[in-house]
Amino acid sequence: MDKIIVKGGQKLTGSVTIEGSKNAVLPILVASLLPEKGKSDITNVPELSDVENLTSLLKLLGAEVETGNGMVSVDASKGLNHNAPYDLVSKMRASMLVMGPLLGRYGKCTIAMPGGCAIGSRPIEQHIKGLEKMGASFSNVDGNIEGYTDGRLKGARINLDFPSVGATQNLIMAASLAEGVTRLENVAMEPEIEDLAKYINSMGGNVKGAGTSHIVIEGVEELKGAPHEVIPDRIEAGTFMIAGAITKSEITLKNVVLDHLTALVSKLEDMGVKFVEDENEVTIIPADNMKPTNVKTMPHPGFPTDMQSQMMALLTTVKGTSTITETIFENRFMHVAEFTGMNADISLEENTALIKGVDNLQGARVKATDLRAAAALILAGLAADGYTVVTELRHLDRGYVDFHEKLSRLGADIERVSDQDKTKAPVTN
Ligand SMILES: CC(=O)N[C@H]1[C@@H](OP(=O)(O)OP(=O)(O)OC[C@H]2O[C@@H](n3ccc(=O)[nH]c3=O)[C@H](O)[C@@H]2O)O[C@H](CO)[C@@H](O)[C@@H]1O
Ligand SMILES: C=C(OP(=O)(O)O)C(=O)O
Repeated sequence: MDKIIVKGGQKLTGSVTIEGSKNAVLPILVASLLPEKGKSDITNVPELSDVENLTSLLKLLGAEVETGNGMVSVDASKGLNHNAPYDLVSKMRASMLVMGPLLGRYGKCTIAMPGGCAIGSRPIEQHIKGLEKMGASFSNVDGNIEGYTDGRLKGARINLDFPSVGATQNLIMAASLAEGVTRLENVAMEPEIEDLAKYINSMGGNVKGAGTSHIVIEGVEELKGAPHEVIPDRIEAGTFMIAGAITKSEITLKNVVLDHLTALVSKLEDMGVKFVEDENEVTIIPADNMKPTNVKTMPHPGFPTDMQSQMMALLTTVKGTSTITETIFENRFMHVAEFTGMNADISLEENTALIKGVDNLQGARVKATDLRAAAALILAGLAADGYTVVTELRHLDRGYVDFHEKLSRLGADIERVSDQDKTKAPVTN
């Protein structure tokens, strides 16, 4: 098992290039199953374990997939089977999104139940209810969800109970091949939804309003594969913004869309951090005495839950009392116990964390409890006294490309070692 060892206290300097977005590329790769003709060359694809797992699923479903140099080419024109098995679905929730394309194209799908994930129970009733409105029926057979529709799905008017990102994506994909017009209300407005709609439209689809709470999709009979460049990863960018702020270092991020990060940027500005924007680059100018703040996670354009743990890492070092309220996932505070082990002062009251900034975090052995917590603990390690050892890196690898190498190139004292590597001396604080 690998671990990352960080020695805190180094200043960072220089620039880092942000990868293509994990949360945009996963639904886009799933949507590449929609066209009956042509292939899609998807570029700016990050090399992540989630992408590898998803391409394995696409291949298993019968698509021809080639990968290399930041590009994934998918050709689903030779036909697909419609069975997504447990071993792949259980690794990644985004596999649930194949329901929409398979039902849209073939009128049937069999998908293993995804199972609960550590950050919350993550049900999918919004996906199912929406697809039912479009004419699909579902049954649960031996732990699999089987979906079926007689003929094409039919356009429908659907109002989500909550602006679920995954449900919005699933329904857009299904509606793209449905008969007639689908009107989706109270949908997610994340930039990743806009990117999906842009790709579907470039394949000949007709999706209007993505990025707002009301999306109208006019179904077409057929889509044709098309090239698409994935948007930059706003969560990776946000994570490096916090790396600059927590180490009080000026660093530049390249390949960033600042408009996708307004909630985080404005919170950091309130705290005293400054940003200098230049085309698709941004330089973070840290503040010596940051102010505490209050954060509440919300659907986009609110503060992203995927930045909650990284923000918590920063707030543990900011003098005064801050709060973070998590409203999206009911169990996304598992990292609190790990931060506490690093001398952070955090108390929990229901879904709110009360954080009192300490003078010094202490390096400790900690374990990544989910993807963003992995990054957040490494960020805390950059600011802590002594060594921090972070384990359970399979979470980190789902969403960050070469995270320790990028930090190391910025000047952090950080390395990734395998337990098997006996040449490395044990770490003592
Ligand atoms: C691959 C991907 O893009 N993942 C992102 C996506 O996940 P994902 O698409 O799973 O997130 P959703 O927006 O669907 O879920 C948000 C909340 O709604 C609940 N819910 C969702 C669907 C449903 O049918 N019923 C229901 O109750 C979930 O349990 C959760 O509490 O959006 C989340 C919220 O911004 C991000 O944290 C994830 O990084
Ligand atoms: C929660 C996340 O992803 P997923 O929905 O793939 O688990 C995330 O990217 O932080």
